[in-house]
Amino acid sequence: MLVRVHDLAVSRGGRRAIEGVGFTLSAGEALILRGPNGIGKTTLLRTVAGLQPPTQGRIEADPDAIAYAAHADGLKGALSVAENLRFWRAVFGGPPVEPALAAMNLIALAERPAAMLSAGQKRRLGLARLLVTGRPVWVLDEPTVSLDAGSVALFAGAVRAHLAAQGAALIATHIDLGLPEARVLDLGAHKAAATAPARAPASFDEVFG
Ligand SMILES: Nc1ncnc2c1ncn2[C@@H]1O[C@H](COP(=O)(O)OP(=O)(O)OP(=O)(O)O)[C@@H](O)[C@H]1O
Repeated sequence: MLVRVHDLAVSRGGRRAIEGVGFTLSAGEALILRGPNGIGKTTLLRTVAGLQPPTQGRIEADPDAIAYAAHADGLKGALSVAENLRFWRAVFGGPPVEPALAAMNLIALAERPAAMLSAGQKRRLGLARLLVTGRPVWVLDEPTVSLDAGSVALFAGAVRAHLAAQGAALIATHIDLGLPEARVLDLGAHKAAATAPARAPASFDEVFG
């Protein structure tokens, strides 16, 4: 078992968003999180990735097993595509960058500074980063935003290869990724009952951060 989540509740801006969430993720498995805007998918993923504490419940996972890819791609604009991947590979100690470049169709763009990439190309580089982390659990927040249909298919192929190599993936998405083997967890059923804020409203910075 790579991830076990038990009776989890998460909060954002001092308000409980979702509660009573439980699931497991084993090697070779993908779980897709669905639910309307604002239900708490991002908050749940951040909590599983260890970026914020749970409000209630338990997460059993090795933090060093998780690679988290969020909305912001976190690219270094002055570095080329290949240099970005080499940088992350050096940080994580994962596999070589060439297969990652190939998997996300980035070979022709390898020497281009990341700052000059289109939105979809940046997203492909952000996803190629997952491959050079060498980490088994991918936690992905809307990974296909800005991707064209061909790139969505590339991404689905990369996820499938990752699962075949005993990896796992937890993915929040609104679109059909073309991964029929993935289980689906609808968070709509876990919306927290409305409660008063647990503390003063979030600061301006937090709301827009
Ligand atoms: N920085 C913040 N400060 C205060 N409240 C926040 C903050 N970020 C998100 N929220 C609120 O927390 C709730 C859960 O947000 P979250 O981003 O987890 O939802 P989501 O399901 O990922 O939505 P989407 O599908 O739009 O990406 C929302 O009601 C949102 O308005």
